[in-house]
Amino acid sequence: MAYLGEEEDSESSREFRSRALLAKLQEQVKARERQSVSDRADEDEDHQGDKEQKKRKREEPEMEGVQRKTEKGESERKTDLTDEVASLAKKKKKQKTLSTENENKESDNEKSVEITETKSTTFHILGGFEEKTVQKVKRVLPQWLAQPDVIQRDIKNNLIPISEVPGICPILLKKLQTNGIQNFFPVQAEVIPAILESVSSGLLLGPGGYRPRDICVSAPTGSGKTLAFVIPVVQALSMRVVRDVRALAVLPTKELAQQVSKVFSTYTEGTSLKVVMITGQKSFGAEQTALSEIRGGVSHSLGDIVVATPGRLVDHINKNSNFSLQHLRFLIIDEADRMIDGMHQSWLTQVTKAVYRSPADTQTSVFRRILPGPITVASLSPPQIPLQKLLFSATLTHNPEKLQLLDLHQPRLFTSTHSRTETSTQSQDAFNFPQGLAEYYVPCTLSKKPLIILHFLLRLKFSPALCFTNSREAAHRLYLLVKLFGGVEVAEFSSKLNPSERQKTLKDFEQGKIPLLISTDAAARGIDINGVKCVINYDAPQYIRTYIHRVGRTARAGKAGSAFTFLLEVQEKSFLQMVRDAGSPGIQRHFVKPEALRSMETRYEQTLAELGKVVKVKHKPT
Ligand SMILES: Nc1ncnc2c1ncn2[C@@H]1O[C@H](COP(=O)(O)OP(=O)(O)OP(=O)(O)O)[C@@H](O)[C@H]1O
Repeated sequence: MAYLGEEEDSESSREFRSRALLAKLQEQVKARERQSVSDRADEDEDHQGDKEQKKRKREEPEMEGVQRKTEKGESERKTDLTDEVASLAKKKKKQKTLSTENENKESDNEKSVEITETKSTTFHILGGFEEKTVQKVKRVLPQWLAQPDVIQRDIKNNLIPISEVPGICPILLKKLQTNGIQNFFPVQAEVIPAILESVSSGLLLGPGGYRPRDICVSAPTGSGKTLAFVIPVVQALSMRVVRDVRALAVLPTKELAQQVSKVFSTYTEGTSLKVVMITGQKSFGAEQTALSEIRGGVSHSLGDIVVATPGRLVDHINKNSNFSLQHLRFLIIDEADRMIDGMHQSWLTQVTKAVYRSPADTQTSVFRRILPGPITVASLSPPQIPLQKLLFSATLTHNPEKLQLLDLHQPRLFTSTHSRTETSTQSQDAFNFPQGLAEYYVPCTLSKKPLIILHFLLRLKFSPALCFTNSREAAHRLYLLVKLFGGVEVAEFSSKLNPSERQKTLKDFEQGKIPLLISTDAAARGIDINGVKCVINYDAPQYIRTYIHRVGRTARAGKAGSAFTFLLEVQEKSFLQMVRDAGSPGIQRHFVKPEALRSMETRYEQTLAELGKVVKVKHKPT
């Protein structure tokens, strides 16, 4: 923008511009004075004086200015900085005049300027310092974000028999049935054919010889996104001849990687495809051994599909010379919004480098890969294995600047949040909530929170319940308190536990051995625990995405579930606003009467005293 150049101007040129601006504005003021004199003369001559005409006349000095300016020669205009500055001032003023919201206010301002001007003969008030209401900038999304493929949110009423979704091979259909899947959920029915279509010309070529489009999927928690990529990727890779890493799924945590790895293993079972997980759960050496072996002095991949966490993935790219991504065809980024936020780890740059790293012997090979640029005849010849990115999230950002970080190629978006985001004037993204979710907020005080949890579990039998706190310490304190109170089996889940303890805890909770699991946000995202009836936000989450993922641990796969958020009085307004802005269908008030808690109060007081002793013993210096 030319205007930005001003910052780089020299001191003298700036001074010159200021003087020119001052001169021009003075000239305008004089013109206005002349105009008001002629207006009065006009009024004497012509007594019609209807509102429209007066308004036009008020605008006339500006119009005249424009006319005068157009009469000037082109060369004169180029050199005349005064005009340039004045035209900027005029543009600003014109915007001001056009603003309907401020029309009255502005005319008042103009009047007051005129009054001051007539009173003062020694100086002019130039104006332009008053506060203006600027019209909100409307967000204009790129077409792929503004016009996505829409996915139905209602799972139950939009089930599609698996045999009706085109392109799925009989072996996979059989496996799906064996795993109890007769129907596809809407996201699967839409996304599976789209990914399969991109490999319709084989793994080496995109459709029509072009690079396939990247795919982004934004669908509610528990809507079945995992199978939406597992099925087409497994089917596409089953055509491969030589084993190499052709699919890489990146997830933010070990637990999620394990979960996805398990689904891949289920659907590759009985085929020659192998899944390898690299998350740091095993030693680096053990992962190296699982990834590749040396035969005849040459390294051979032992995995077709690698499921990884970003940190460990980067370690292997940098330190394991036998780990190659040069044949990578699919890069799956699950929990994509979280992975974008974690981009400071630069894992994607490292992956891209590893994919397009060309050792000397591949220079003449058909498998040579160069970082794709604009599509030209030359760039299409010789063809190279395309890398296709598949992004999944329940809270995928619609912020083009953030998505830009992923360097997507002609992306195609599948989403169930279409109507709201397109028309939304809010800066915040709106998301869709699972159909079967009932949201409640519970007004409470700090001291009553533990009692309400006990009331929910012991009296109302809200279990299995997953309860979230905002810190490890809070989770631990609440865990101790509930345990000491007695009457309900409870466990805690946080990064304090080692991976195998975490796994066991989740298993016990899923099997119903523990009706109440108190967790940090370690279990908020992606974790698929069957049968969670109720989510309790003991501490209200700070961010909407955290809320959506937490409450999404219930009401999964089209089932019903409830989410309760404990709110202190000071939190109510802003929290409810945040949830509404995010597109919640409605959060209801659930008030717990003080009488309902009274019978537990004596025992609760005793428990608090016991807890004090336990905590003291724990913190006693040894
Ligand atoms: N077609 C289907 N029929 C029956 N159950 C299904 C089907 N597809 C997925 N599921 C089950 O639905 C549950 C949720 O699926 P999944 O974990 O893939 O959801 P998600 O969309 O990835 O959720 P999140 O955003 O929370 O990670 C899983 O238990 C899965 O086994």
